[in-house]
Amino acid sequence: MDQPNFAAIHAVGLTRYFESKCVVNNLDFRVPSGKVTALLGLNGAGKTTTLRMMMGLLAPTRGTCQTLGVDSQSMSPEHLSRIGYLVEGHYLYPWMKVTEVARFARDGQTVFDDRRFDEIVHHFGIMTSQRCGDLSRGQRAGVSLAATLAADPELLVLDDPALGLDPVSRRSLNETLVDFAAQTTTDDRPRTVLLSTHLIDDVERIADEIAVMIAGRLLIHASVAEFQNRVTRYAFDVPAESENESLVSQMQAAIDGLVESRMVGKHCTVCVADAADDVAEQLAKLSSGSVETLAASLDELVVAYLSRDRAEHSFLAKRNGHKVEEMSSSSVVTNGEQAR
Ligand SMILES: Nc1ncnc2c1ncn2[C@@H]1O[C@H](COP(=O)(O)OP(=O)(O)OP(=O)(O)O)[C@@H](O)[C@H]1O
Repeated sequence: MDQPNFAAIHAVGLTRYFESKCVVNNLDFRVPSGKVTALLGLNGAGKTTTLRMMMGLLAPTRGTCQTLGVDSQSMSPEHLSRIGYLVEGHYLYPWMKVTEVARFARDGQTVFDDRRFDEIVHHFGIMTSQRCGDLSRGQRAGVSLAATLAADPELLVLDDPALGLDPVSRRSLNETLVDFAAQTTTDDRPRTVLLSTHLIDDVERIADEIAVMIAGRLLIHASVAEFQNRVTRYAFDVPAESENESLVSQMQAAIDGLVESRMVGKHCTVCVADAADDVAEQLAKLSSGSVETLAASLDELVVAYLSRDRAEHSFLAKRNGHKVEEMSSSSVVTNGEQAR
């Protein structure tokens, strides 16, 4: 049995260049066993490249990654059979019937649960007699997911699985993932899910933890609840006579942990991480008015980070009392996990 704090994936200094461009930059990342972790980031942030290195499909330029305790670059077929990896796009042979997909997927797997395959396929409203070429994008996602989950993976890695799916297919996908992650494997190991996505609303429903990549670096890794608890939004009206730009500069100088400030006309909202007790007071002084503390959704908070105007602020590094010169994941992912 695994230790409770085992990291299902443990990347250390993972770095990848394409020619002279650094796409993944010195990533330290522990994906905790038994949890659902969502990897977020704008287009081109380096999520797919990271996942491909974790799956042993791409060699890192520097750094290492242990995937289920083995170097990702030297995983045996037996080890790989403990891992399910679903790539973007859900490619299936159009001429295959859904039953043939199951037969094809079963080949070479030590375990293949036909009942699970059928249940998931039905959950997506698909008949097994249908040809893949006749399926919608959401249904193709369902078949791909069914074939992957039927092999009973201990670690499931999904690259943007909800890309282009309608709300009903997305709900089926989310329900299937939550249900799958809640069960242990047939040999009683906890299941781990790592998925990259742009759909932050879904993340709130299915993920225990979020990790945010910006320009190849890991900026945040925290539980969803902790992230929400530690970032606060404030709103206030700016006096007509004050200059927006000068107010923003003053806030940047005065407010420690400022993630983002947005002015729409004379209305300002700001996001602050690990806000000091007197932030509302400071903002009130700067704006010479009253300041409201807002309840913010995960979506609003993550988007604030993704579009933030102070790139040097790193979320959890501050908690540990470190002065952060540039974003670094090394002090971010703690949570007490130990690599096996
Ligand atoms: N094989 C490659 N050769 C050259 N550049 C590449 C290659 N693969 C990816 N890149 C570049 O690396 C950067 C990161 O790409 P990646 O696909 O990892 O980002 P992503 O975060 O998954 O993006 P998205 O959310 O759009 O899927 C992009 O600028 C991309 O063009």
